[in-house]
Formats: sequence, C-alpha cells, structure tokens
Amino acid sequence: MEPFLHIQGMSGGYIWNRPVVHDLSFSIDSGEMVGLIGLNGAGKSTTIKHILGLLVPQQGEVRVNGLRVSDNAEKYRASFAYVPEAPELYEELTIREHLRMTAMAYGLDETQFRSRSETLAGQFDMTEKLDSFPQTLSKGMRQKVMIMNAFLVEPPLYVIDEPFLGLDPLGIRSLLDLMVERKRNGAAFLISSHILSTLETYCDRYVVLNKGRIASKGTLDELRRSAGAVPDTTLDDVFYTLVKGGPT
Ligand SMILES: Nc1ncnc2c1ncn2[C@@H]1O[C@H](COP(=O)(O)OP(=O)(O)OP(=O)(O)O)[C@@H](O)[C@H]1O
Repeated sequence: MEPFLHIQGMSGGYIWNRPVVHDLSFSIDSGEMVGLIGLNGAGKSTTIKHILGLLVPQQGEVRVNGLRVSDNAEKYRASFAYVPEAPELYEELTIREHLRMTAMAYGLDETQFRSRSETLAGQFDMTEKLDSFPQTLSKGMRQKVMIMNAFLVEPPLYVIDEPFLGLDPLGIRSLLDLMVERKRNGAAFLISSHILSTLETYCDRYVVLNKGRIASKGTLDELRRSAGAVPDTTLDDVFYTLVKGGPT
C-alpha cells in the first residue's frame, strides 16, 4: 500500500523556474511520526506549503492518501489538519465558535463536536476561555486554540510547524501526550521544529533539509551512519555534522 503522504522528486518554490526546494522525496506511513529539520531558510515551511497545496510543485508530485491536490482539492485537504507556526485566528469569533467552524468544515456532528471540544479544552486548561475572544488570550493560549482546532478533527495526517514555541511546560506535555495517542490510533505526523531534543524522543524518522535539498533521511541510526557518527550521538550533534560538516 502507498504511504499516506508521498513526496516524489518534488522541486518547488515561489517563482516559476526558481525553485528553493529541490528534488525532495520522502514519505510518511500511517502511525508514523517524522521530524522535518533544517536551519533557518532550509526550506521546511516551503515544503509544508507544497504539502498543504498552497504552492504547486514545479517538478515531481505530492500525494496524500493517493491523491494530488489537483485530483480533488476538497478530498485532499480533508485528509489533514495543519498547525501553523504563528496562530491565525478570527478576532470576531470566540474560541468555541472557532472550534464549531472547524467542526462544520470537516463534517463533525454535534455530539462529536461537543465531546471532543470539551475534552480538548480540559486537556489544554482552556475550559474557562471557550467563550473568550482571541484578543483577550495570551500568545500561548492562542497557540493552544490552533492545536485544539487541529486535534478536534482527528484527521489521518497532522502537519505541525514549530508547535512548542509559546506553550508552557504543561501545554507541551498535553500536546505530546495527544500526539502519542493519535499516532497509536494510526495517525501520521510531520513535525517541523528546531527543538531537536524533543523530536529525538518522539519521532520515528527524520528528514534533514539543507539549502533546499535533503541532506539525509531515515531513523536516528541511519542519520548517524550517514554522518559517520558513533552510536550514542544525539540528534542535535548528528544534525550539526550533517549541515555543517562539523565533528560529532
Ligand atoms: N514568500 C516567499 N517568497 C519568496 N521566497 C521565499 C518566501 N518564503 C520563503 N522564501 C525563501 O525560500 C527559502 C526557504 O525558506 P523557508 O521559509 O521554507 O525556510 P524554513 O526552513 O522554513 O526556515 P525557518 O526555520 O526560518 O522557518 C529561503 O531562501 C527563503 O528566503
């Protein structure tokens, strides 16, 4: 069976014939968590925009559950939820209304909406904020709203961009617990983050981007081998060697 997310020979970017990511190939199976790592400007967000269908590949293709976005945009987008790096909320809607809108867009019924949104609000310590407007929330609370919206849907694929910034330690723990639970239930995860120690604990595999190209990919052991590193080397040190050619 084809992996849930499959990227094959993809080059792309913002200007036609001027790609900023080159010949990317990687895939994520259901029940797998993959870390997308790279320095600032390496191409992580650009890769994510191609997966979301916001940018069109200039070469190669992206398939989610066997579909390209051009095959059926609605069905393609219904297969995943995205948590952006910076919260994007509607100032005129309360948190509960955001959740309700997401539930409607993804076709959840009233019972699913109520039980899941109450559970998520409890997990993220946001129950008392459900009827508040975004401008009355702290930065971390706004990020929690984005996360709650993504997890409300229970999609087969989560694309998460730098999720830990701004969250307090309890929020990070709740998010990681939820990710582990959904992964156990078969969800696939692509997580882009600079917090390599956390990725090392949770991810099954990694894609290391350097200047728009894949410098290495695979399990931590496979990355260590490609970096010529000894068995106990941390992801942080392996990453440094792969992108800087430094010692481990
Ligand atoms: N909207 C845009 N228009 C043109 N070029 C862009 C745009 N956004 C990013 N780029 C360029 O694409 C390249 C990859 O940037 P990208 O944002 O994908 O990096 P990143 O790995 O997500 O970095 P960071 O860790 O800083 O978020 C960079 O050279 C950047 O200047």
